[in-house]
Amino acid sequence: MNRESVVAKKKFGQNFLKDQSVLRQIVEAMPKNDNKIVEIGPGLGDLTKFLVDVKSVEAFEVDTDLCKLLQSTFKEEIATKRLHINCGDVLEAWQSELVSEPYDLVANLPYYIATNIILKALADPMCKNILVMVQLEVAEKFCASSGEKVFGSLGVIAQSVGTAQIVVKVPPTAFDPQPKVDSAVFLIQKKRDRNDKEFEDMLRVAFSQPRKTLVKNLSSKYDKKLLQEALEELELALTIRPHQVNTNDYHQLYKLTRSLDGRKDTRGSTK
Ligand SMILES: C[S@@+](CC[C@H](N)C(=O)[O-])C[C@H]1O[C@@H](n2cnc3c(N)ncnc32)[C@H](O)[C@@H]1O
Repeated sequence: MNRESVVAKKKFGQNFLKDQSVLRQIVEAMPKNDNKIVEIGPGLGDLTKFLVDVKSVEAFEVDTDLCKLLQSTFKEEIATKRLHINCGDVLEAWQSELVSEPYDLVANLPYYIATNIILKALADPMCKNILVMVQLEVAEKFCASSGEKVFGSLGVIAQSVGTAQIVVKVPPTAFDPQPKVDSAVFLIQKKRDRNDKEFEDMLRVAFSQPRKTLVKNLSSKYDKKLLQEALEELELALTIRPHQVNTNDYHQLYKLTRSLDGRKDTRGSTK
């Protein structure tokens, strides 16, 4: 098989990035450090070509046809250990750490599992930075600030582990075949790992009905009166909507709700 005869497989989210200027912008946005690069879904190897020029790359590709093609395209880089290709589903290979040394994830991700991959990378202690192309809507959620309509649990999680910013927005014409949606490359620079499941459970409830008030949403999990006391302590209006609360206040609220939980139990036992 040669690259001209490859037919993109929809089931693997194959939209190959053809625009050379976007490929260059991805490489230019890479944080300068000694970390290894992990690329998920190298596809035809267009981004890989740029990456192996800069650093050594560990790649994960699910499509066995593309794996064979990559193995013949990158014979030399594989022989000199500049590139290692793992053939198979990255999600199956991913235990708590995807590789055993510090790495930056750089990829044009398959959109059908992009959010899942990013959340796993945020929790992976070996992953230090994430520079990925995803659907624009998803990038905007991770990079949103409080007050913006799209600010939700993904934005709070990203801000809790580090900083997130859009690098470049990319139109469908940059790909072959063209996706139906706009895309964007964005960068998360991690300062710590995502590791607080209970905090994220609270966020899920807080944003369960984004147009309702925060109190209304959280009262399905916490005593409403105690919740109101917590909001007053944080000087947050009782009418505040979930997207209007900032990340720091979500962490404060989480601490308070945990202590409130104790008080709720105490109140309950005296009834
Ligand atoms: C959007 S394409 C990007 C291809 C290439 N990096 C580019 O920029 O042109 C996504 C790639 O991810 C691969 N892929 C999809 N699901 C995967 C999975 N579960 N594990 C590893 N690779 C996967 C696809 O086969 C495809 O090569």
